Amino acid sequence: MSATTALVVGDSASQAVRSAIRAAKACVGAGKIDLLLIGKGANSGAASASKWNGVSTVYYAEGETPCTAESATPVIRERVSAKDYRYVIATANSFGKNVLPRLAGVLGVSALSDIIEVVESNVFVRPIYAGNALATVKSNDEVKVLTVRPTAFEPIEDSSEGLAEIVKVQIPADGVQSRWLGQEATENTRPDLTTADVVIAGGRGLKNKDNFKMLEEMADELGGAVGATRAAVDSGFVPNDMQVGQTGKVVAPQLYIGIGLSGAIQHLAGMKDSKTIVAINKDADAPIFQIADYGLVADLFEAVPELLQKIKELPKRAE
Ligand SMILES: Cc1cc2nc3c(=O)[nH]c(=O)nc-3n(C[C@H](O)[C@H](O)[C@H](O)COP(=O)(O)OP(=O)(O)OC[C@H]3O[C@@H](n4cnc5c(N)ncnc54)[C@H](O)[C@@H]3O)c2cc1C
Repeated sequence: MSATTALVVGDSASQAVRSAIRAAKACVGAGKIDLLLIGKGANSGAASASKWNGVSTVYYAEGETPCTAESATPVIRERVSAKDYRYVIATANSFGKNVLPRLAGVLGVSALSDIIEVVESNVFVRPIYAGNALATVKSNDEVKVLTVRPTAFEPIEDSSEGLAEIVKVQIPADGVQSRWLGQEATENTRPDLTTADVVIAGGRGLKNKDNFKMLEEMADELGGAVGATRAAVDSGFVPNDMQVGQTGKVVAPQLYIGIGLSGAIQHLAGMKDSKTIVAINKDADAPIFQIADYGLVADLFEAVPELLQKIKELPKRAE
């Protein structure tokens, strides 16, 4: 059997993929870690990722469009056959959740999703029941196919010891029956919600789309991202890529401020690991106060403008 090696896969050189490299390190110890980036922009992503600590080789498969699960799977499978990796790891984001179950099916192994801890080389922890319980799972598969929660692993830093080798690989043109037609991505100049240090989240209590502007302003003052509850999304206040929770994104920022949201269990599943939780709600019995480090029982339409004013008066943080 070859030395323990891991292939981390992704569609961009993002912070979340840096976290997947950290998870790979926990799996392979001193073993080798390679990275494979697939789809549009993979080439430039590979140049950035070649500076990352602990990455031996960066493979990239440049495409004219972002990849689909169908086009990405043969590229990863070919690498796994060529290099005999013991682990294939991706972030539990839309790329990883889309591609890795298909890869696991093709390799005939189980996909282990949403890993938050590597206990041993074949033992992992993952949340179940919307984060209300943690399952410790053991995998006896030859190749372990894992998606990892980026908030659970510190992003890997840049290396001071030179660049990883960069190697181009091809996306097979044959046998792929689906193709990428287009996407309507939301324009966003704020940090990525899943890796932001500060998240300002709003709920149904905001009452309409316009009132979310207060939260956007606060996020911009603090260099953060804006999130929302499903009720706020379903009411049409914000797009659904801002949803935090069991069926939305998982966040664990240094500071989470929840405004006009009750703290339903499905919302908590996506933010309860935040380091400091602040809640503003006019109902003193709202469940969010049970997990908040700081709670303010107040009408948000009075409290938020006042808080925003105070934040603006703070000395600006150095970049
Ligand atoms: C299968 C399933 C999956 C789900 N997934 C998710 C998910 O991923 N994410 C998610 O968020 N939800 C999810 N939900 C929905 C979840 O159960 C709740 O319905 C939702 O989180 C409630 O959103 P909310 O807190 O904004 O609304 P509400 O529960 O209606 O709370 C609004 C809060 O605003 C406060 N408020 C109102 N006016 C003011 C004011 N002027 N000042 C201050 N406070 C005010 C109220 O006191 C209240 O506490 C899911 C549900 C199901 C069944």
